[in-house]
Parts: sequence; C-alpha cells; structure tokens
Amino acid sequence: MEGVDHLASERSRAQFDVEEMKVVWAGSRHALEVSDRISRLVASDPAFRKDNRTSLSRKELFKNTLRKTAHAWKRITELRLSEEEASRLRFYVDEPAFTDLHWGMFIPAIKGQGTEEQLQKWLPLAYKMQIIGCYAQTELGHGSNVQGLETTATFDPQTDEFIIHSPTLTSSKWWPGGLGKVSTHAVIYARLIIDGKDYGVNGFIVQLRSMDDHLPLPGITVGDIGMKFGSGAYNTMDNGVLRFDHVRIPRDQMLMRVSQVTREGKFVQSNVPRQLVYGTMVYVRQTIVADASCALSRAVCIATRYSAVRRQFGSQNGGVETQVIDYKTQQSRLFPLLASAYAFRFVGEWLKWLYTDVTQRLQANDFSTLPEAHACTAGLKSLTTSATADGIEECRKLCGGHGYLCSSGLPELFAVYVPACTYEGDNIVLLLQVARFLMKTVSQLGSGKKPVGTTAYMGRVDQLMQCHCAVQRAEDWLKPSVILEAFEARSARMSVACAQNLTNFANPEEGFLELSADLTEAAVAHCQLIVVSKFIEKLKQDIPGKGVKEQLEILCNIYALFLLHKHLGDFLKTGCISPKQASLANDQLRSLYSQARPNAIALVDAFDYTDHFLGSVLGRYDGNVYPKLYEEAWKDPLNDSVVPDGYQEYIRPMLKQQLRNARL
Ligand SMILES: CCCCCCCCCCCCCCCCCCCCC/C=C/C(=O)SCCNC(=O)CCNC(=O)[C@H](O)C(C)(C)COP(=O)(O)OP(=O)(O)OC[C@H]1O[C@@H](n2cnc3c(N)ncnc32)[C@H](O)[C@@H]1OP(=O)(O)O
Ligand SMILES: Cc1cc2nc3c(=O)[nH]c(=O)nc-3n(C[C@H](O)[C@H](O)[C@H](O)COP(=O)(O)OP(=O)(O)OC[C@H]3O[C@@H](n4cnc5c(N)ncnc54)[C@H](O)[C@@H]3O)c2cc1C
Repeated sequence: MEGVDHLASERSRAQFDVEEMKVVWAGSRHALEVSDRISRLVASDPAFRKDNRTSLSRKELFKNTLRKTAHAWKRITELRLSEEEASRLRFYVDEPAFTDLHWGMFIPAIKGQGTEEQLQKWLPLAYKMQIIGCYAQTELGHGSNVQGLETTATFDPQTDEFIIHSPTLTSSKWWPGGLGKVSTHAVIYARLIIDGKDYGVNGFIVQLRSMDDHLPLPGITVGDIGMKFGSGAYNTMDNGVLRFDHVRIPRDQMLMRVSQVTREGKFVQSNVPRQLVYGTMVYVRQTIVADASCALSRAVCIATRYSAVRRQFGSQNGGVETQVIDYKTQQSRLFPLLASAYAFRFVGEWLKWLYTDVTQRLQANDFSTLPEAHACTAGLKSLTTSATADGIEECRKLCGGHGYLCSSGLPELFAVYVPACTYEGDNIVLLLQVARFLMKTVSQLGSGKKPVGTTAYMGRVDQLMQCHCAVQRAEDWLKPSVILEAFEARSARMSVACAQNLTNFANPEEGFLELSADLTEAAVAHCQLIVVSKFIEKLKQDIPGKGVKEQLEILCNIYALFLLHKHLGDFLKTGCISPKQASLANDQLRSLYSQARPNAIALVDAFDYTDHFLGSVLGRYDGNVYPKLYEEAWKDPLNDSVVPDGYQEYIRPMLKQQLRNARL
C-alpha cells in the first residue's frame, strides 16, 4: 500500500529522541542541516537517477558518470556550494568518479608536497577544474612496496628537465583512478636519478593529455585497465594504465617540499622527514575510516528495516508469523554491525581530529606525532574496511534470498566497497606497519621513554601483565573501566608476547617475517582497543536528547562485548579473563540485544538516509517491500518481451528435436 508506513509501529516503540540522535550521527546540528538539505537536493534531481546502473554497458555507464559529474559540477558552481556542501553532494550522488581522485588525492598531494610557488601555480587551476589530475603511484609490478617502484625521473642538467621513463613492462603505472580516460595531469611517483645516483621515490606533476583535443602528449601511452568486480559498481571509474617513453618535464614540476633538486643538479633534503612523501596516503586513509561507517550503516539500515518487515515461522493458530528481527540469531549477527557502524563513526571523528592536529604540528616543524598518525590511520583503515566489507556481506545474508537481488542494493554496495580492503594499502600490509610501531614501543619501555597517545596504556605494562578481571556478575561487564582494562591487558599481553618471541631470532627482520601472522593479531587487538576507548570517550561528552546517551551506551557495550566474544581465544589465552567471566559477558550481550531490539529501526533512521541514497527496495523507509520488489522485477530488460530473444534460434530447435526423438 502506497503512503502507508509499514514500520510505523516499530518507530513508535523507540525509547529515545531520533532527531537528537541524527545530530550525534552527523557530528553537529549544522552538519545535519547541510547533509539533510543536500541529500534531498540530490534525490529530487532526475539527473542523479541511479537505479539503472547495473543494466548499462561499460561505455554507457562511463558516459553516464561523465554526465553526472558535469551536472554535479554545474550545480556546485551555480549554487556556490561550500567545500562541505560539495563533498556531501559527492557523497549522495553515490558514484565513484575521476573527481574523487582529483579532489581526494591529486590536490592533497600537491598541497602536502608542493612548495609555496608550486601551490600558487597549480592549485588555482585544479580548484577550478581547468586541469584534471590523478594520483599515479602503483605500477603493474609494485603496489604495496612503494620503494620498489621502477618508473624513473632522470635529471638532465643540459635542459633543466626531468626525463620520465617506464623502463620495463612492470613499471607501467597500473590502477590509478581517473587516469584511463579523463585526467589531463597526474602526480607521478618515480625514482629520482641524478648523475646515475638513485635518490628514491619522489612525486612529479606530469601533463598527460593535450588541453586542446585531449589526445595523449608525445611519449605517453594511456588507457583503461578493463572491467572490475561486479556490474555497475566501481566500473564507473577509469582506472588506468600509463607508460612513458622519455617524456620531458621542467625541473620545477618535481614536488619539492620534502627534497629539492637545484639548477646545478644537487639533491637537497629538507629538514622535514622523507615519509612526508607518503603524506597523501595518511590523509586518504583517515577519510576511508569515516567512510567505513557510512558504507556499513547503509547496509545495516537495509538489513534492519527488512528484518522488521520479513516474517518466517512461529505462527500460532493462523496468527502472524515472527518478524525475523526477533530471532536471537538474527540479532546476534545484526546488532553488532549496527553498533560497529556507530563505533566507526566516532573513531572516524577522532581520527579526523588527530590528522588535523598532526598537520598543524608538521607546519610548525614538530614531527613527533607522525609515527603515531601513520600507525593509527593505517591500522584503523585496515580494521574498519575489513569489518565493513564483511559486514555488508553479512547484511546480504541477513536479507535471505532477496538480499542477492540487485534491487536490494547490497550486491552493488559490496562490489563498490570491497576494494577498500586493498586500495590505499593492502589491509595486511598496513597491520604489519602497526605491528612494527607496537614492537618499537615495547622495545623502548625499559629506556624510560614514556609511551604517549594511543600507546599510553603500554606505560602501565607491569600492571596490565598481572591484573585480574574483576567481573563477578554479568552487570559488571557494563562498567567502562572493566571493559577498558580487559582490552588494554589483552593488547599489551599480545604485543609483549610477540616482542618476547622476536628475541628468539638472531635476525629481527627474519623473526618479524616468521611471526607476522601473530603480529597482525596483536595489531588488530591494539586497533580494537582504540575503537572501544574512543567510543567510551565519546560517552563522557555531554549528549543531549531524551534517551540518546542510554542508547549509545547500549551500542558501545554491544560493540565491546561482541568483540570479546569473537576474540575469546585471545582473552582466554592471555589470561585476561576466565571462562566463567567469558560466559557472563555472553549473558550480558544477550540482554543488551533485547534492550536494542525496540530501538533498532529508530537507530537506523538516525542515519537520515533518503531512499534515493539507499537504493534498496528492501531498505525503503516505509517498509513497503513486497509490492515494490514485484514491480521492480518487471522492469528487468528480460521482461520486455514475453518470449525471449533467442527462442527461435536455440529453444525452439531443441524442443522440436526432443519431440522428433520422442516420436521415433
Ligand atoms: C560526482 C560529483 C563530483 C563533484 C565534485 C565535488 C568535489 C567534492 C569533493 C570530493 C572529495 C572526494 C574525496 C574522495 C576520497 C578519496 C577516494 C579514495 C579512493 C581510493 C583510490 C585508491 C588510491 C590508492 O590506492 S593510491 C596508492 C596507495 N598505495 C599504498 O597505500 C601503498 C602501501 N604501501 C605503503 O604505504 C608503504 O610503502 C609501506 C607503509 C608498506 C612502507 O613500506 P616499507 O618499505 O616497509 O617502509 P619504508 O618505505 O622504507 O618506510 C620506512 C619508515 O617510514 C614509515 N612510514 C611508512 N609509511 C608512512 C606514512 N604514510 N607516514 C609516515 N611514516 C610512514 C614506516 O613505518 C617506517 O618507519 P620506521 O619503522 O620508523 O623506520
Ligand atoms: C579499486 C582500486 C583503485 C585503486 N586506485 C589507485 C590509485 O588511484 N592510484 C594508485 O597509485 N593506486 C591505486 N590502486 C592500487 C592500490 O593502491 C594497490 O593495489 C594496493 O596498494 C595493493 O598493492 P598490490 O596491488 O601491489 O598488492 P600486493 O602487495 O601485490 O598484494 C598481494 C598479496 O600479497 C600480500 N603481501 C604483500 N606484501 C606483503 C608483506 N610485506 N607481508 C605479507 N604479505 C604481503 C598482500 O597481503 C596480498 O595478500 C587502486 C587499487 C584498486 C583495487
């Protein structure tokens, strides 16, 4: 029935103020106003229609994306949208495009690694989109191992130029988004060679295409790398391949904030750490954490609404069947994901603060917090994207068979999201960076150097190695101090155990390789502690609105106790908790699920997603699922004709043949 809210009774059961929860989710009243206004602007504009994506061919899909980005840009300039509004518009348009790399990596790379003069020259062009850029780091042969890149930038003192060259097939740039068909420029990462000496990987701005006819400039071969996972999905993006044949660029197109090459060909290292060449990745990893909460909340919103609509079994005397959301198994799979979405939101907020802080310090030549910023962005990027990709797939299964239909929105969401586990650093490679940081922290404990920031708890390592969990009743697990101590003790004990095992190896690097699986587990434990502790910190803030804080407390406890249950092996093996305490945690978790149940629909309404953005028949706000699913099926191109194309050629002769055989 059109216009009827099938989830109205669910909404009436909410025990908190949903409008105030929307403010908490958005981050502020202002952010909610902007987000709400822009989401409606996008949803009401037919140019941003997206329900036909999965049935378009690659060429149609790509052209459609070009049309949408041009329209988006037109609206941004006509309406004079602020940066915040424009970025919300990009979010609600919900289509990966070259503009992501232009705004998200090309511009930040120049900003972070360019000199004042370079910023003044390139940024105005890029801001007005008079040039379009991408971030070309990865090559066919090397992605994770940035130091292994092969593209060369050889200084020619005669002409004051760099010669950019791809010496091997494996040195071909491979993957950069926006490179294949659109970008006119790129920030290229290449080995700097001066007078035969290799000075390592640096960034260079290179023009790729003519500004007159978009043709590749001489010496440049460029194209798209081909179809990717899923229909629609990330295929709106022109991930590209690029080869250079001795392409010359002026010397001032090397990004020279970190290192410089003088007119005489002298290499000069600034007083800033070399690692700043990797700065753009730190920036993007931080945005990816915030984005994880968006992707996960979207899948959870779909699965929660559908679970309240869907009924199976349990009918007594012809009465209604049970809503699947009332099954404890459904709750134990769904509610931890709901809690994770909120947890990732808050850790994303905190990470944004950390990133802003480290950027300000870098500007003042204080580099002390850079290793922690790298470890936190790498580790949380890894943790949140892995959990989100798995969570989206779990939401698909939570929707049963209908979750497998494209009209559920979940297959495309998964296909678009899952490469986040690989891009901006493979998740295992990034956890190993965290592990390195942790091992360094543990090794320095005896030196009197006090760990700070997210590793401050390691400073209490003696106490954490011996403490005994105080839980005696299930309710004790609701105390933040109890949860924090259990997570800190588990993380500290896992790191210390790894550090001790490493001492058994004569060569520490060999030991690191041999123990790398254990080390990634220690890194995960540390990152989970960060997420739990930032959720707990959030709850210390003043949070207005009837029942809002109480709901967040329930979610925080679900998140922590779900992790404890999932990683019980770690907690028991390290002796942080006893089997009895583990079973009390489980009892408490079941009780928390019951408390979350009446609020589940309102908790996903608080994400404030429009039906356009969700793009899911199962996740519709009004819960009117079945008539819409039925309607949607008839829109499939296969249903354009009752008898399918191919009947005459393939089906009819087969049927006739069977008939003839039967007569013989
Ligand atoms: C439709 C409408 C449009 C309208 C327009 C509107 C516009 C509005 C705005 C829109 C905004 C959009 C925003 C979108 C966001 C962006 C989208 C993102 C899309 C993602 C696309 C993907 C891109 C990519 O993938 S780029 C390539 C990424 N590559 C990697 O991540 C490679 C991974 N490898 C590495 O990072 C390193 O090599 C690493 C970490 C493995 C290190 O390797 P190593 O060899 O062991 O180490 P080494 O290099 O020797 O370093 C030693 C030393 O340095 C430390 N280190 C390493 N990395 C860093 C770092 N980043 N920062 C600081 N320190 C670092 C390392 O720990 C070592 O330290 P020590 O041990 O102390 O020596
Ligand atoms: C959709 C998408 C968009 C992208 N966009 C861009 C872009 O715009 N610009 C750009 O420059 N790049 C881009 N990339 C490339 C991306 O950054 C790399 O693919 C990524 O960094 C992983 O590197 P790799 O492909 O070399 O993986 P590999 O390193 O080859 O990984 C293969 C396997 O080896 C394992 N492995 C590797 N090293 C180690 C180790 N030291 N220890 C243990 N295990 C290890 C990994 O865990 C993985 O299981 C994109 C990639 C994708 C998928």
